[in-house]
Amino acid sequence: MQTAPAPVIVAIDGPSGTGKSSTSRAVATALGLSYLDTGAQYRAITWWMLTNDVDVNDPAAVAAAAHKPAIVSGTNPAAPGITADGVDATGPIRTQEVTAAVSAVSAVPEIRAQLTELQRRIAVEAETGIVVEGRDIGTTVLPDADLKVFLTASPEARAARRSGELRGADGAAKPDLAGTQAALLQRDSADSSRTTSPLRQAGDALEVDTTELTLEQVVECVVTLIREKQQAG
Ligand SMILES: Nc1ncnc2c1ncn2[C@@H]1O[C@H](COP(=O)(O)OP(=O)(O)OP(=O)(O)O)[C@@H](O)[C@H]1O
Ligand SMILES: Nc1ccn([C@@H]2O[C@H](COP(=O)(O)O)[C@@H](O)[C@H]2O)c(=O)n1
Repeated sequence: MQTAPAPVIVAIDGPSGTGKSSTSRAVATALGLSYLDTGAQYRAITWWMLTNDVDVNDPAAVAAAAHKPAIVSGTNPAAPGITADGVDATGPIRTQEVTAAVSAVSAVPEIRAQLTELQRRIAVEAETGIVVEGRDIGTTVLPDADLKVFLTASPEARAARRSGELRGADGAAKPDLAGTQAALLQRDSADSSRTTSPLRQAGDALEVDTTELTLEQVVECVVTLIREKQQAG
């Protein structure tokens, strides 16, 4: 009798705009795995704070409200929605207002403790395995992941990708590339310099520089790495 393969846990981390979400979703789809966007969870809790008049620049106020919203994440890579207190936040979490506030909220230790516990629970429950993406998955959330990948790309490439995305979203004129790049780097700097669980490459993570790669090439590379790990046992 054939036994089912053990669930595989994949951690994908990296700075903003390096392709974590696109790659993780495509890899999960290709291999029939679940998918978890932890950035969406930090965005959802930030959106809830903004909507409920919590001062996101007051760490004590954010900490006091950390346990209040119930965050529920979809793990289907084809449609990974998210709700905060039962309200669909999938669209609102992508606004500029949330993007500008999320690093301050995610730096608060009580917020990180809350979401880290939730992320571990979701990963354990994934029947066939899961691809989890974020900033501290390989270092803190899932240090025993079967495979850890750290995606990078030049700031220029990341800004160009993002500005194309922003233009496509609302049909507006091409946004200022320099401004987009500065905003990306500012968020990376805040995420890398916080005290609790900063953005960092795990010692045993494989770095994949995506600057000169198409999305398809990155996906193929990660799928190959996972298959190699599975074959190695
Ligand atoms: N290798 C690639 N080549 C070209 N474009 C890419 C590549 N990877 C991702 N993209 C595009 O770059 C943009 C950003 O990708 P994505 O949202 O997956 O990055 P991210 O690392 O998850 O970003 P963030 O951390 O800010 O959420 C998207 O428009 C995506 O389609
Ligand atoms: N594991 C994580 C994931 C995300 N964050 C914070 O959320 C912000 C938004 O993430 P996106 O991937 O949706 O851009 C990010 O800038 C971090 O502040 C985190 O701290 N840890």
